[in-house]
Amino acid sequence: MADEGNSGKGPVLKWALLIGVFFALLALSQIMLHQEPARPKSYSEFKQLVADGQVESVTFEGSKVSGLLRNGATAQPFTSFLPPTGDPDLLASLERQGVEVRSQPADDGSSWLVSLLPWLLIFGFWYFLWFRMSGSMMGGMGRGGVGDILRGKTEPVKKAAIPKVRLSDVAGQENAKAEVGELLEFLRDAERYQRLGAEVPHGILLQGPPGTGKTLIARALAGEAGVPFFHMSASEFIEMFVGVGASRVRNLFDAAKKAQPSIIFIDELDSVGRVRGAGLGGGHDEREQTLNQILAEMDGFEGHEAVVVLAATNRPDVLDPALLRPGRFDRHVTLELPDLAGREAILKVHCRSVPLAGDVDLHKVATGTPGFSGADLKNLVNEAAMAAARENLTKVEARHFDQMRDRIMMGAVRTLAIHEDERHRLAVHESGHTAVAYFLPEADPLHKVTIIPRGRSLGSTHQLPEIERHTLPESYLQDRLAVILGGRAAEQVFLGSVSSGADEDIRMATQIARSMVGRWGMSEEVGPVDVRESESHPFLGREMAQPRSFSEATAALADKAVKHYLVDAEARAVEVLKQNEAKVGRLIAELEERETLDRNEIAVCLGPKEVAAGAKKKASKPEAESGKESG
Ligand SMILES: Nc1ncnc2c1ncn2[C@@H]1O[C@H](COP(=O)(O)OP(=O)(O)OP(=O)(O)O)[C@@H](O)[C@H]1O
Ligand SMILES: [Zn+2]
Repeated sequence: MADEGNSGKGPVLKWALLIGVFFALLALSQIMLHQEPARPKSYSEFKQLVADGQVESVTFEGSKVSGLLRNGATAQPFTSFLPPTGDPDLLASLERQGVEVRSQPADDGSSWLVSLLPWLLIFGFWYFLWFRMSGSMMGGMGRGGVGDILRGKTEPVKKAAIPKVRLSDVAGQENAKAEVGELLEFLRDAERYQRLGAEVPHGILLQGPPGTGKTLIARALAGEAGVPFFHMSASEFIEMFVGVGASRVRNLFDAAKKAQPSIIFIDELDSVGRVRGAGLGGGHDEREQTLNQILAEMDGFEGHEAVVVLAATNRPDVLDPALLRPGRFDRHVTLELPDLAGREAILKVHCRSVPLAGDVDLHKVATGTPGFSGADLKNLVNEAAMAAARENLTKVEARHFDQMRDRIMMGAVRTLAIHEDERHRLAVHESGHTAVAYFLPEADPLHKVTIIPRGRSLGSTHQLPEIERHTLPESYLQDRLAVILGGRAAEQVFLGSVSSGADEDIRMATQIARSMVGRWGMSEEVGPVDVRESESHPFLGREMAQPRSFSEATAALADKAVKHYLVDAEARAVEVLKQNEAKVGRLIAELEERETLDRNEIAVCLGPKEVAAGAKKKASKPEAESGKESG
């Protein structure tokens, strides 16, 4: 429905409609302009008419008098003006004659606007018409103007150009590249396939977290194959009027079929592709229509069109199953957050045109950016280049990468008035994390420690994992817990009390301990039993509610085991700190004074690493990446 624009009723009807609307507007303006050809009367004439009982009603507006005359059956409008002195007798005589009297505030000039309104309407209409025509002259490909929107024909075709990106610009993501690359031959020489009657998959779903290069890989496929790339973000479909989304989809597919071989890319498929009927309240009609249209278009392929539809989503779990059926988006390609090697490769791609100083080691930058997506890394390179440019340098240096990494990870430096006592506690807390990390053998190496507030945290201790870990041994996790709880432990040892500053530390430590017990079967009490309470979503990191499948007794046992890990870790942290009290005291003083200490400065304060006696625990298991412990 609501889609005359595209149907074949022909231009005659459309023009008739437009001309009709124009005349209606013209007539309206006539009425508004000439509705009251009021005759001005002199004041004495007016008074006479009142005296003769010919006036039916009057309205006073400043010195202006207007009203209606009795004139047989029809009332006739008139206007007049009061004399500058006014007329004290007028009201009395009006009342005598039973004339209806109204009064209004003096004319404020708005009547001038009112009389202009019809002309504005006419002008607006012509403007609208003109825009619409220039839109259609460009074959509906250009920016279409208001008319196109109303007709549901807003340019669907944002970029039908052949992209310049190549698959070699996509770093890492080898699996995805290989899968998508299978279509290259087909797009390059569709006829060969068509001659043999081969049916090539039309729909590929790219799924993965934001910024992992879904759009990039789709563009690169088009660029590599040398075919036009039709890009559309699904969320755009539904922001307009009812029916527009569906017709945009149709136009997009039509244009792509005309230009075949070609690629259609639908970004954010989940915004229209959610399970139908699952919307809350109104407003999902448009979405469903759009979704239905996509399904219809996918079904409409006869198998031989050289059009490949790629869609991207980071919520594959919410998609309507109809979208995933054979013949639609039945091939799924998953893009992951890049690992260490992937990050280094991505950094290299984006540093191709950035002059780097000799001290920049991209491998090291990659090591320090666990969890960064391709988009984050691109952003990092750009920010570092901007920082160097601000300093008027010709090359980007390692410290720029460092600075910007911190900013991206932790947020911008915050100016925050911190009281001296609080600052001291902060230095103690961070020194605690740092010292425990320094002395415990399996903790990740330190990068730096700071008490400069950033983002949400007041201070932070940064560690850089030396290796990319895919499985986490129990002993490593135990050291990690001790490091995380080391801040609180230091407050206890050096200040004799704890504070709310360990809030995030406790949350993080508890989460790790829960996983150790509930997912990885590391505790002896519970054993190799799955007792996780909830499952975190693979992409969203969101906890999904799940029915519990174990007994209260097991739950209690698990709670006890979790607590055991935490208490044990804190005790070890306290022990390490007490053993090295003097050294840690030096670190605290130094940190308080200098605010930020790097790895070497930390080593100077803490002296040689002798393995602490408190570094004893049990033995081993699975996965994650570690970054920093924040204060
Ligand atoms: N593997 C990669 N190699 C090189 N650059 C990458 C890679 N992944 C992401 N990028 C960079 O990040 C930018 C953003 O990525 P892109 O828009 O393709 O991500 P996306 O997965 O589509 O994200 P979203 O889900 O947010 O739409 C790209 O333009 C590219 O410059
Ligand atoms: Zn902390």
